Amino acid sequence: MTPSIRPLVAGNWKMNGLAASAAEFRAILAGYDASLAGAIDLAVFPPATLLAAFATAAAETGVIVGGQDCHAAASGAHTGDISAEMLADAGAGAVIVGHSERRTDHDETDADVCAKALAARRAGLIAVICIGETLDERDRGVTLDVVGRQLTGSLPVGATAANVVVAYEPVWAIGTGRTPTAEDVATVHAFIRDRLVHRFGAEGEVIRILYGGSVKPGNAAELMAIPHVDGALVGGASLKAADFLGIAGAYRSLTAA
Ligand SMILES: O=C[C@H](O)COP(=O)(O)O
Repeated sequence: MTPSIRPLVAGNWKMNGLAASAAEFRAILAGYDASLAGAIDLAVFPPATLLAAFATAAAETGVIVGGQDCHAAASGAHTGDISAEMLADAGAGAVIVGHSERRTDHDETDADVCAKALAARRAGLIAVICIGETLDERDRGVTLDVVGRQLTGSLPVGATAANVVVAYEPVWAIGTGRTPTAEDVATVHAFIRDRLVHRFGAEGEVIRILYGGSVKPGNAAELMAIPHVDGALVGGASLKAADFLGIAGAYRSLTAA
C-alpha cells in the first residue's frame, strides 16, 4: 500500500447476478457500514441490469456502484451499448474500462479504452482502467513493455487521482487461482507508479493502483502489504459478501496498523 492513499477494494461481478442477488449486496453494504467505512473505499460493479437498483440501495452508504463498460459516445445509434452518461444517470459513480475480457471478447484497443476513460470523465465518473499482460507475454519476458504500452495508450491526458484508478491484472491470474509472486507484483506496481509520476507529476503519486487476479481473503493481506498496491479489483470472490468483506477487512487491518 501507499500510506498516503486511501485503499479502494472493488468488486467486479462480471456477467453474474440476478434480482435475487440484492440480498448479497445488502450484506456487503451492512458489512461496510459496520467496520470499514471511514478506513477504505468500497465499490461494486454489478451487471447493468442491477445497476440502478444497487445504486438506490447504496445511497448514503458511501459505497460506490459502477458500470462494467461504457461507450465513448454520449448517445446515438449503438444498439446494445450504454453511455457513461446513462451510467451516471442510473446512479453510477465509476466505470471499469479496458478489462482484459473486453479487450479480448470485443477487440478493444488502447485507443478505445482511452476514449472510454475520457467519456467517463465527461460524465463525472471515475474510470477504473485495466491493464495487464497475457501468459504468453509474461513467458516472453515482455510484461513491462506491455504494461507500459497499455498505460501510455489507455490513460487519457490530464488523468488525476479523482478521475482515474489503474487496475493491474495479469490476464493469466484472472479466475485461475494463480497469482504472481509478491516480488513480481512489487516490480510491476513500482513500474506503473514511476510511469504515472513521469507523465502526471505529483498527481501520479496519488493515483490508486489496484491489483486484480485471484484475490481472496487468504492472500489479500500479503498483496496489500506490497508497496504501491492501493487496493484490489476482485472478481469471483466479490460475489459472496463474506469473502468480499474478508478481503476488504484485510486491507482495513493494514490501514489501521
Ligand atoms: O475484474 C476482476 C478480475 O478480472 C479478477 O477476477 P478474479 O478475482 O475472479 O480472478
